[in-house]
Amino acid sequence: MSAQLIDGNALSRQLRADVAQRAAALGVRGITPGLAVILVGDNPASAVYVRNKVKACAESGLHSVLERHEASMTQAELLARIDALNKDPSIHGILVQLPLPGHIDDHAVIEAIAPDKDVDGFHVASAGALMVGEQGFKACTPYGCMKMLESIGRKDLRGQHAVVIGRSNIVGKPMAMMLLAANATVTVCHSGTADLAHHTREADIVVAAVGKRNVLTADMVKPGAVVIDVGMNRNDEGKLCGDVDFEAVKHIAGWITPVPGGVGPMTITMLLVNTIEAAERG
Ligand SMILES: Nc1nc(=O)c2c([nH]1)NC[C@@H]1CN(c3ccc(C(=O)N[C@@H](CCC(=O)O)C(=O)O)cc3)C=[N+]21
Repeated sequence: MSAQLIDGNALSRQLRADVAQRAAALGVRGITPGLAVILVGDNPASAVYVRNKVKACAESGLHSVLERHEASMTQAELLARIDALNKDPSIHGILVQLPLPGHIDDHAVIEAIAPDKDVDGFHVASAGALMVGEQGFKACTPYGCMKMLESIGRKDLRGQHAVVIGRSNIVGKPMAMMLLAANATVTVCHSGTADLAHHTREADIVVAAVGKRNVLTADMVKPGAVVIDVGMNRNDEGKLCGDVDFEAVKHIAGWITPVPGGVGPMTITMLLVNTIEAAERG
């Protein structure tokens, strides 16, 4: 292995210590930062993720309220809950776990969250703020990727070519905007890209956010490049793996993020950061 690991667990520990300090400082002023997490239905993966978020809150001194609802909950009922949480002064952040059951329109639900409590950064107001460089909550996964780059000294990306694979609203698109804001030259590749390897081979930084194993293989990586793996997939043995062929790419890349222990914990960390920020803004 020639690449160095970017350890999402270690970086999370550092950043969460800062969150805990800020939570304590708010406590002195009589404010307890509060996150509401809404889970609809019984998707087992969602239940695990949500439990991890609640646990992370507790460890950093944030108050969290987990609301579990039956899969049969109507959209109107969910919107009424969001309205109540929007008005609840003890709640600074609201997260509705995705995916939602098919009869509920994700978009309508996300847009119902007050932008100043949108700690996921999924609201159009948050996406728009990122696009035009105004203050707003940044989507947690790409925000975490930027912190990982910063942690290896890549804060100003002037002169560097970043290739993002994937164009989702929650990762690919905001990732491209954050890289652009950091002065990178950005290429966004997706299912309609003719020759993916042609682009990735030119990249100083590759972010793989497709949700499919082995999207990025060793022959597609420039020696020394930084490889960030956003994927969360299961291999044939049921083991968690990313979008990158880690075992081969680690010999070519200069830096690489593991799965698990990479972007996943950083996503939760940035949720805590956004929540503390929401509470500080008051
Ligand atoms: N409104 C909303 N916001 C989200 O941020 C959101 C969501 N819905 N729906 C689902 C995805 C997925 N997601 C993960 C977060 C952390 C890990 C994580 O911590 N992963 C660990 C491993 C966990 C395991 O072992 O399964 C790791 O990579 O080391 C994974 C996945 C947040 N999501």
